[in-house]
Amino acid sequence: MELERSWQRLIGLFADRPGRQGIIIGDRYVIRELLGMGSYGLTYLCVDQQTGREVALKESKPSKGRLAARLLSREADVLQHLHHPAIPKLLDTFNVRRRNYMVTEYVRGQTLEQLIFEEGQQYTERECLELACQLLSPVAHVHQQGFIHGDIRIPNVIVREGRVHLIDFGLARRLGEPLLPELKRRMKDVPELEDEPAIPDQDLQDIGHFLLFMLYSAYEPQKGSAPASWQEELQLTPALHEMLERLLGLRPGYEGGAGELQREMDRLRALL
Ligand SMILES: Nc1ncnc2c1ncn2[C@@H]1O[C@H](COP(=O)(O)OP(=O)(O)OP(=O)(O)O)[C@@H](O)[C@H]1O
Repeated sequence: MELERSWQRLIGLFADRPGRQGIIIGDRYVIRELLGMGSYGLTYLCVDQQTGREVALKESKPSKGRLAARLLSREADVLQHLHHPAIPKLLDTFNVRRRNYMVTEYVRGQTLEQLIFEEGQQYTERECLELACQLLSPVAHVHQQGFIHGDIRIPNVIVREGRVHLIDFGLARRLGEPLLPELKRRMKDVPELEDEPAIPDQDLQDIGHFLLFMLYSAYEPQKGSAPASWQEELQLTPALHEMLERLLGLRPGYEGGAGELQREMDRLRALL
């Protein structure tokens, strides 16, 4: 049994080996570099030979077969409904030898994860609110179109010239839709809430966690101090503290959804 599993892993590694620079996919997209390899897909930076433009090309992972192909076409289906300057446009979909491909605009920038953990960026309360407020514009659009993003986290937000862009719609679903078993498997930890039919509040709660991550970028622990709660460690302006508690479900939330939250953030930014 163990031998069979190791053998399957080896075959998987071979099947999923990334395409090399210069290889042409779908008779049109020339690989420049591999951007990342997730559980179900490989993402490349490519140049579109027809337009000369840089694009992001996502390929379903061959070792994950039909499931990966299905998840990628779900993601493309969602993107097809979205038209917002802070969300990469869907440009093309095709399949070659049982692999699905999805092509979107490429956003040349850095994810907030890279900015914080690789560049050592630190964000003030005001800057955190500014970025979160920007992020609420594409999030509100996703909700208006009848979906939730379902995975708002710092690696899925790219900053280019001070403007944020929301990527990775692999866990997006229609409002009211329960989490598909295959999506559940894609998630490492499924909080209980995620078992519920999709509601906008799930994205707002993620924005609460997103804000906490951003605020912690500037946190310097005192020497020898024991770890404490964020409420104790971060020493936030009271109105921001309250906003976070509302987002994280520790107080009544924002019934008016992303729009109400955006107005509240704007008001708060003016005070800081
Ligand atoms: N449109 C884009 N523009 C620029 N970079 C992108 C774009 N889409 C994806 N990337 C980058 O490609 C990498 C993988 O992308 P993505 O998160 O969509 O793939 P994934 O397979 O869902 O990954 P994971 O399982 O880690 O979430 C990430 O580093 C991301 O920053």
